[in-house]
Amino acid sequence: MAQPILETRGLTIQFGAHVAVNGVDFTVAPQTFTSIIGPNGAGKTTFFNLLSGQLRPTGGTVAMNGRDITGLAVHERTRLGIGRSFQITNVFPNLTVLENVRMAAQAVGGGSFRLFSHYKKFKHYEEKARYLLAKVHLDGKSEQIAKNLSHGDKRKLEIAILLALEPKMLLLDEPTAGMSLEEVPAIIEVIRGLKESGEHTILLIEHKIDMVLDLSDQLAVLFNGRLLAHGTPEEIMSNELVQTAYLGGLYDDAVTG
Ligand SMILES: Nc1ncnc2c1ncn2[C@@H]1O[C@H](COP(=O)(O)OP(=O)(O)OP(=O)(O)O)[C@@H](O)[C@H]1O
Repeated sequence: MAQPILETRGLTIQFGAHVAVNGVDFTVAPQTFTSIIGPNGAGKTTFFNLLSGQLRPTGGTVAMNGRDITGLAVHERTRLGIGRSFQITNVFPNLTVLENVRMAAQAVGGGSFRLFSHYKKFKHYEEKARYLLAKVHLDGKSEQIAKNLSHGDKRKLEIAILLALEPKMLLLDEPTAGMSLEEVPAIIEVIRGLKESGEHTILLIEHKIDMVLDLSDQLAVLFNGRLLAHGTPEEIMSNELVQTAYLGGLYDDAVTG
């Protein structure tokens, strides 16, 4: 395959006696959609934290486009194009939807906007924000105050804010978490749109297996911190080790262990 956009070698993090991510060798090809699945406590969010720089590994490396980024801070990885969403929404509640995204675009573009001479730039960022809001299907709600949005719409807003950072790689951590069932299809369509735009490499942590099978080119299964399997959805669904892990007693060990 082409040079991976992301590669981990022996990636490990230990908290006291507990090894939350254990010797993970993992590669992601550019412009692909990979879902990371596994039982609660398997290490999925911790793995994302190691990719985005929120956590430093106790062993192993992370490389992006062949460059070792293991020692880089979160903001440096963001600049290289790693954009990460969280399980909790992270927006300015008292600003409008448009203002939230415009400020993020502005932050990336740099500069302050106190001077009238910057009006043109301000307009540019506002247009960019409107474009991004259309991508997440929030264009009809740009003037609403963010705190008044439904949970599902807040998630869309969070994705628009993330897109303003112009990420090459999107790390989406359970984007449907806490959503009502009726809200789920809309967020799936937003994510499908991002995939079909061909502009991003996407990593998704998600428990909803239908959604994962629908969207993913590749699945990676984490189990007790180890990468149990990595392949196409068909390969993973017919993988005996995966079936045993999910269906057998190992699952309980993972939850309680
Ligand atoms: N900062 C930390 N200190 C100690 N233990 C931690 C820390 N972060 C995570 N862990 C432990 O690492 C393990 C993996 O947690 P993690 O949140 O990555 O799992 P997960 O697969 O994302 O689970 P879920 O699907 O429930 O979100 C858990 O046992 C957790 O308690």
